[in-house]
Amino acid sequence: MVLSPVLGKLVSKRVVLASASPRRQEILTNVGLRFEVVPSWFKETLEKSSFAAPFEYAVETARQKALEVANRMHVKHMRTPDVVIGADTIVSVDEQILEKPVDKQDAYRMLSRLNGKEHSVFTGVAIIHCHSKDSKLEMEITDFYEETKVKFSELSEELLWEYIHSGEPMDKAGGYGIQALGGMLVEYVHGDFLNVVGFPLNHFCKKLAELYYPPSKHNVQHKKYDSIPSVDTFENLSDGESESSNFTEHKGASKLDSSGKHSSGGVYTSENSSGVRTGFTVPLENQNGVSQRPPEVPSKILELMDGFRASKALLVASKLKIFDHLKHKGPLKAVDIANEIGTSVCGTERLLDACAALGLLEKTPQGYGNTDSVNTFLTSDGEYSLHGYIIHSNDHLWPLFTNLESAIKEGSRQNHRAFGKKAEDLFKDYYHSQEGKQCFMAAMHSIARLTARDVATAFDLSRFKSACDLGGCTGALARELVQIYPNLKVTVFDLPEVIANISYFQPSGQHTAPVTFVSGDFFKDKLPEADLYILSRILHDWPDEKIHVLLSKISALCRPGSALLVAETVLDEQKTHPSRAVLQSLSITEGCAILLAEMVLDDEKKNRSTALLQSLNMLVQTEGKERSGSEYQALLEQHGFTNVKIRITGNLLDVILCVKT
Ligand SMILES: O=c1[nH]cc([C@@H]2O[C@H](COP(=O)(O)OP(=O)(O)OP(=O)(O)O)[C@@H](O)[C@H]2O)c(=O)[nH]1
Repeated sequence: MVLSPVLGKLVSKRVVLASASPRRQEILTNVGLRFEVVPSWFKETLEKSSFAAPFEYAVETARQKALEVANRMHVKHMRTPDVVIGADTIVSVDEQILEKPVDKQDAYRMLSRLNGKEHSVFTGVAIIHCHSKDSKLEMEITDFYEETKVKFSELSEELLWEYIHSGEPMDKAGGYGIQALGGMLVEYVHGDFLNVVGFPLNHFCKKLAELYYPPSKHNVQHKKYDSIPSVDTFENLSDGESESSNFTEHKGASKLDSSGKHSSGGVYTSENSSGVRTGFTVPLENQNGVSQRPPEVPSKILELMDGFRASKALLVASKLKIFDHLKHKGPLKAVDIANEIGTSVCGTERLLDACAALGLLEKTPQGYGNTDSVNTFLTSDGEYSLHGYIIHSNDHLWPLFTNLESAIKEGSRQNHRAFGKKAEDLFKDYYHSQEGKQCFMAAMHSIARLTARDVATAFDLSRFKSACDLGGCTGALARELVQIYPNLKVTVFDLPEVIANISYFQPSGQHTAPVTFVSGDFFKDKLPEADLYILSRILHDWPDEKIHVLLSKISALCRPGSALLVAETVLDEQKTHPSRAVLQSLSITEGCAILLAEMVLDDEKKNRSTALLQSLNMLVQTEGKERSGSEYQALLEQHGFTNVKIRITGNLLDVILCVKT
């Protein structure tokens, strides 16, 4: 293939497309380029009036998009890419720059401006070559732009509004997509069509050719500043040109440090579509000679700032059962999914693209498909599906968390604000409707399925003959216990409204040793007798006063040698993270035998924030909280439980075993 030597230069490189635009991804995928997509977080807010020409704005925005990604990947992931590609498409008409419309009125304003006239579409592109030297990021940046002229026919108001209502204009520069319905608005196109769609592929390939095969002196036939080889030059390229086949610094590339500053100062050049260099100055210093470049925002902060968007995208995609549809029918195009689930095409496409950018979906020319972990954890029928918990998060926790500020100010749960009703107790709230009950049970079931094995095996429980799982809900932990300890008889004790609904969660087909279900309220009713009591994710729901009621009831039933197993997320003493040192000193001073799972630092940090965010979660919805090892120990010892052992599992739940003496 004529172009393959050029793109072939990128084969062995880690190429990153710093763009969320599905069109750019498709254009580059279609020519066989392999790349990762890391959408840029750069906000397109450069002051337009500070640029002498529209293309300068597009080029600078493309540069900033690519620089942001290169820096973020280097700093955050220590995964320095080899090449980062950024692009920005704008429409220019009557000396105005049009970007993507913010709403339908804005789309109308844009399309009315374009109506019956010729306008220019500019796409600025930045190609950054990155190198990590002594863990510092060094970059060489090449940029260019392409201009295409497009003329719209005279269009009626009715047609414009019909087009706007199709939803197509919303994520497109100038408010139209020439590749789809918008093509019907267009009378002519002069120049590169793909440039209008979002990526000037032809100019990009020429630029790569120039970078990887710089013309030797004897075959330069172009005018002084035009170093772009003509297309037929590609045909003469071969990988045999080893001397010049790697990227070499050339006059079109400027060296940058990791902040994106040019080592040569603030002047850089850019090439227009005919290869003529134009220069302009980026003001780098204010009058006092102090750098005006703002400090770089750490990527962690940006990630947290926008984290709720990613969560909500995941929750909504699950709620709409997008992952289920893709599991059974994928890969599917956005329009097919939208038809299946009855949503807008434009909104669905954006959600799917966001999910692809978040690594949840794979996007190929055939459409969108689930990744393996989505099939395992996010589809509703998977054995270890988190779907139940995700729906609970979307329908209950999200509205509660939006009232976090009030919860912090008032120190109490926010059901009344989130759902407009007086807070009763936690479970009465969840169980007031059949739907609420099933949703909450599904949520608890999904967490129990994922943690049951680690909870059941944290300690050797084979000496016990009977166990009672108080608040054991669907029996997921109970079933794991009877499988691991065949001599153990397990009773699940839970509210009558829970027990009435367990059949939906019983495994079908496979034979498991029986689990007994008994209904009752563990605060009020008589508890079944057992030599091992289990409280999994129960104590964190309640304040100390209520815990004392429950523990004294259990304690009164226990004979010497009976035991209590508690499964919770255990915080360290400073409530920062499960720390080895703290837990080990506890083991000496308090007689706890503590065995710690080996956790890599990253996991430890993740567990730490998960546990502490879970504590906030308890604040917004319950009267309870997450507690530290010594807090649990103190509660348990007050009721005659001793020999408190804590196991940090590395899973969502840690396990505490204590014995009644
Ligand atoms: O005819 C068409 N014209 C333009 C487009 C699409 O419009 C957008 C332009 O927006 P931008 O360059 O800012 O890119 P984004 O989509 O926001 O992605 P980034 O992450 O790169 O900022 C672009 O998607 C074009 O493809 C079109 O589809 N048809």
